[in-house]
Amino acid sequence: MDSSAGPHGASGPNSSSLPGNGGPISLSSSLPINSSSALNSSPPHSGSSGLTPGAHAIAAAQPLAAQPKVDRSELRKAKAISEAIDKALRADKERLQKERSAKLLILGPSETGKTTVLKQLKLLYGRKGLDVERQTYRRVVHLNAMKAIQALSYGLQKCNIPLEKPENIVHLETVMRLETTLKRYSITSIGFTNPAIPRKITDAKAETDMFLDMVPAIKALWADTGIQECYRVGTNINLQDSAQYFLDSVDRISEPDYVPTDDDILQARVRTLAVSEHYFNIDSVLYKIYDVGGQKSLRKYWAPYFDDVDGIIFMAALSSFDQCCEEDERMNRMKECVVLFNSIANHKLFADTAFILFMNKIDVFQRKLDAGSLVKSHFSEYDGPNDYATASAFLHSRFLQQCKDTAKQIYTHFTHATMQNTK
Ligand SMILES: Nc1nc2c(ncn2[C@@H]2O[C@H](COP(=O)(O)OP(=O)(O)OP(=O)(O)O)[C@@H](O)[C@H]2O)c(=O)[nH]1
Ligand SMILES: [Mg+2]
Repeated sequence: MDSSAGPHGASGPNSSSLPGNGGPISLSSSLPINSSSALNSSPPHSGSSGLTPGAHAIAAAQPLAAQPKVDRSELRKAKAISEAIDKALRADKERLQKERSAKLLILGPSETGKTTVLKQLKLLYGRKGLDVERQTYRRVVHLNAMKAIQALSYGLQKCNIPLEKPENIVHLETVMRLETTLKRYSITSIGFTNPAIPRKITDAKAETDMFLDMVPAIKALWADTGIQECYRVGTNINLQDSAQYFLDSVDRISEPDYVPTDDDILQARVRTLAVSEHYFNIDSVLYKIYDVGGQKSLRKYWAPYFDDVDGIIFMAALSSFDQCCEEDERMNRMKECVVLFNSIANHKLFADTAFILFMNKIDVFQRKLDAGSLVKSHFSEYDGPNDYATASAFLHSRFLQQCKDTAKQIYTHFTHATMQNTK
């Protein structure tokens, strides 16, 4: 996972350093978190008399034989003192826990790579959890491959590109006939359920059988130069970024004993439908990390998590400069992302929150520039050359300009979130 960083420093906005090649992202070094004291350092309490733990301590200090007849006012006083001690102990424990933990939110529009960053963290710090989910990803991979070829098939019509081999029309029809079935098999968040959001019914065996039936059609279509042309020029055909990766791997992923690799998991696309909570212990600090669904209709679920946030990772896809929003075809994706960044960066609850901005999908961005997609066609105010360094700096500045507090630190990383880290 490439990254480069630079604070949007106290000297004013836009002072971030520009894209380059940095090391792997270290959350603990990116955030101002104190890690000097221990978690759960208060001793456990026990007892069944109804007295508070503090009262137990006081009672234990009184020699039994010397206790006079019960004086109710003295008892009340002792109880009040014990409660005060307990309150102080609790506050101290909470303070210690807070010092040793950090709450992070990963925010941003849909498909910017929020869940992918989380998967990277799991690969680095919670591999066990990912291994438990590995088999589930088999279905996701199969669905992703089917959806990719389907999007390209529809894209062919949208872009008015003919098939190279007319005999492939039969495969095109097979793929398109499966549209409603595929919709039914959409997978929602892996490993997390929010009772407020119904999960779609899924059937792993049916999905795999359907995929295996489709393999000949997928292979024939993907080899057709008409489909390849559609892949190259179709920017608004709703194609996931992992399309090529999975379509190139059809032989491997259709093996009977196929088990998804780490790369497959990073590339697999599962739309997040709710807010999911994850825990990571990194350098003795407990990170509570929240991954949210980025679709517009799901942003109403974010607000309840806005209290006591230590840091925000805001994800933007650099490659989205020439795409429109899924929910509104008239809206440019990156412009919509900038508007969202404005509302988050200037939110009153985040006045003292550390901010990390990930300008993600640099690989796709580079590929688009190489293929001739012009930044100027979507941002008319841009008059620089259509190269990576200048164009990415320009797009980055669109974000930094949004911060009303010019002293706010915004640490930027230019990332390729599907690239594996070597720790
Ligand atoms: N090529 C490339 N693909 C990426 C990159 N980052 C993420 N992806 C892919 O983009 C797709 C979407 O990524 P997700 O992490 O699911 O996006 P998200 O922001 O969680 O989306 P929602 O859950 O809908 O909010 C996945 O197929 C990822 O593998 C990247 O840097 N480069
Ligand atoms: Mg997600």
